[in-house]
Amino acid sequence: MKKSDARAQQIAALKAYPQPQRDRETTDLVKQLIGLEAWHHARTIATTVSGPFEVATGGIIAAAQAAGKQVLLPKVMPERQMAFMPYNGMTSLVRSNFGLLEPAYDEQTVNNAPDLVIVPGLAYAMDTHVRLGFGGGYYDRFLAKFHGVSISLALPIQQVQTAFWPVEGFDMPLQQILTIN
Ligand SMILES: Nc1nc2c(c(=O)[nH]1)N(C=O)[C@@H](CNc1ccc(C(=O)N[C@@H](CCC(=O)O)C(=O)O)cc1)CN2
Ligand SMILES: Nc1ncnc2c1ncn2[C@@H]1O[C@H](COP(=O)(O)OP(=O)(O)OP(=O)(O)O)[C@@H](O)[C@H]1O
Repeated sequence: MKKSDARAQQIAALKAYPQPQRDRETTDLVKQLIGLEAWHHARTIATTVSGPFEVATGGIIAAAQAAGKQVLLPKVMPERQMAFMPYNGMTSLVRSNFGLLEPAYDEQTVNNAPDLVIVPGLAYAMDTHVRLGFGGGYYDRFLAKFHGVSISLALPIQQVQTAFWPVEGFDMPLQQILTIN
């Protein structure tokens, strides 16, 4: 299956996923995340502001803040780069052309070296740890130069044994994928 078709299929499945089940599973995944050594050791955590059908990141942001960790969020930059900016509350976020909420860019506070990055995605292959994203290649570019810990949270419909989309040389495997037991 073409990558674009795989994306469309996953987006449709995520949109159709029942909300109560999604909420329960998201809570479970966040609980797993905050039990990890990597979470405890991380002082700075990069995540995203989730869109309507993505795994909700609100619980991650709240847990990080409650634990005194700095939350970093991506701002999309030219040439498919991301700048990770400290999160200062929902009111400081701006909607991008793509429809995602983003922090404003400030060169004084960019931090592209978080201790832990929570990587968003549409599907994850359990055998090779590759992911299917939205197609911008933002995280592949970022992870190619990243030295910290990378983790994704996968709902059951995002979890596949083997990639059913073409995997390419630039696709960066994740260190860890959390799933519902
Ligand atoms: N919540 C959330 N934030 C995120 C991501 C994500 O997956 N989820 N990203 C994960 O990467 C980055 C943003 N990803 C993006 C991916 C595609 C396009 C985009 O403009 N797509 C165009 C066409 C692309 C093209 O022409 O090649 C479009 O679909 O209209 C924008 C942002 C950073 N923030
Ligand atoms: N390290 C890289 N250097 C240059 N180009 C890259 C790199 N990684 C990915 N790309 C380019 O980005 C494009 C999109 O990649 P891909 O389809 O894997 O995105 P994705 O992982 O689904 O998206 P995202 O990471 O934004 O969620 C590809 O066409 C590829 O050419």
